[in-house]
Amino acid sequence: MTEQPPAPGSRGVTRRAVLGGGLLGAAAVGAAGFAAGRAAASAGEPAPDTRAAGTYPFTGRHQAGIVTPAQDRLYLASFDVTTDDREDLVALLQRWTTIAARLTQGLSAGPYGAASGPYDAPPDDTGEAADLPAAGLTVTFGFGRSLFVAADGTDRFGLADRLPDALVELPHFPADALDPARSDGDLVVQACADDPQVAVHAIRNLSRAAFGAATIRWTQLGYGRTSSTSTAQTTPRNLFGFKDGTANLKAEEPDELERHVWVGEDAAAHDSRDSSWLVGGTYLVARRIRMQIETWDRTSLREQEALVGRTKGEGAPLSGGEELTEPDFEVTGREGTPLVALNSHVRLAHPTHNDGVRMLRRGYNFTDGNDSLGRLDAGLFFIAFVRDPRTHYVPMQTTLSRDDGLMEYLQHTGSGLFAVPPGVPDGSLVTGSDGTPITTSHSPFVGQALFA
Ligand SMILES: C=CC1=C(C)c2cc3[nH]c(cc4nc(cc5[nH]c(cc1n2)c(C)c5CCC(=O)O)C(CCC(=O)O)=C4C)c(C)c3C=C
Ligand SMILES: [Fe+2]
Repeated sequence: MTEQPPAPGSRGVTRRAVLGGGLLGAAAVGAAGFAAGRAAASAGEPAPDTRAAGTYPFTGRHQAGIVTPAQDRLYLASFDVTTDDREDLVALLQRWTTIAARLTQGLSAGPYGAASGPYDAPPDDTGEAADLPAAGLTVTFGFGRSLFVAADGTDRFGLADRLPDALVELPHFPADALDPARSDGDLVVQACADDPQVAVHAIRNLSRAAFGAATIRWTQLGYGRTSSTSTAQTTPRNLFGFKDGTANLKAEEPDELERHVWVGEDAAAHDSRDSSWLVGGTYLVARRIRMQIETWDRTSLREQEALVGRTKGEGAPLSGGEELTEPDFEVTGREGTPLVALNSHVRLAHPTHNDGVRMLRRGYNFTDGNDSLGRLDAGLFFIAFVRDPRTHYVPMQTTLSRDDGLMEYLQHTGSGLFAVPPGVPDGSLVTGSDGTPITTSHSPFVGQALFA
């Protein structure tokens, strides 16, 4: 399906003013200098905290929302593709790409906006973000294994010979209690913003644009980031009350990102099928981890710190020093036992105990009501971006699930693994008469190389 751009002279009113015929609109939120500078940059580049500025570029070598400084809010949706027509799938990705490009720049989902289109048609934007700034919105797309091959082996869209080796079915880890209704999916859309209404508006409008082609399988709302992805950010806290994200990979470490996050030519060259379409992309691992916070809250401070391996106040390793001091796993206490305990989370997750592996964590706290015993259904929606889940996630999760003392308080209730294609190239978006992105039959889209 192809949307028509508004006719010349029609009321192409957008969520906010369109400036200079480009992909802007950011200046309208009151940070013109910063936004103008950022507009020339690409998605996926290190950037200062967005809070004041409002927009991140949508296009670039990598998709935004990965090394972008983690915003405060998340709304993530997994979709099942309902069409079996490859052209419908491509058209969906074209619509999604255009809408994401628009929304991330503070524009309405469609060229008319919520209140200015033809009176006898539904508005092309749902309207609840009409007066809100872009709030640092990023939209990141990924493809699940089931998009390539169905459970019965069917090649659904002629993509089976493009399935990357690393897009595996994750194994069952000890103590997994996964709910199929909160797991997997053909497509994933991660919307992050500093305003929850902006993130929800993005998913709602993308879901609306998927009508007839894909339906939502599960979603997760997250508040309160549990990681820093830039050295410019302070370290936040998770629902156990501990600083989380201290030793995370950061945007300011480009060499480490190449080593641990971005899929390189070398990976594609060694694959058994043609996965060159994923070069410059990554993998998104999602785990919904429920935390038994009522039990945790009755646990002594000594025990809490021992299980994490860091102090609760400053987040310093128990071997000594300050938050950013590297843990020393050899130091022992009076009884001759290591100060950073053998079953502590930090020891078991540290690169020295995982073949040097690091990951870019980008998780969020969640609270989804309560169970029948009055306990909060709360926890950490773990998201990590890695270059190969077989080396960078599965071994670490296997160790943690088996040996991590924290596991006594954790239950994994949802799971997903998605291949995240590279970004849409700068300057490739098709724009209408008002200079804003529109969908045509030749619009570029996220993951286009997969269908080439
Ligand atoms: C498989 C990977 C990981 C899962 C799942 C995971 C869950 C999880 N983590 C915390 C709390 C903390 N994690 C911390 C560090 C840390 N965690 C992982 C990996 C997983 N965590 C890594 C790779 C690291 C860094 C290790 C290092 O290099 O030192 C910390 C310490 C502070 C920090 O560095 O971020 C905390 C605290 C919870 C509560 C949780 C599940 C709910
Ligand atoms: Fe952790």
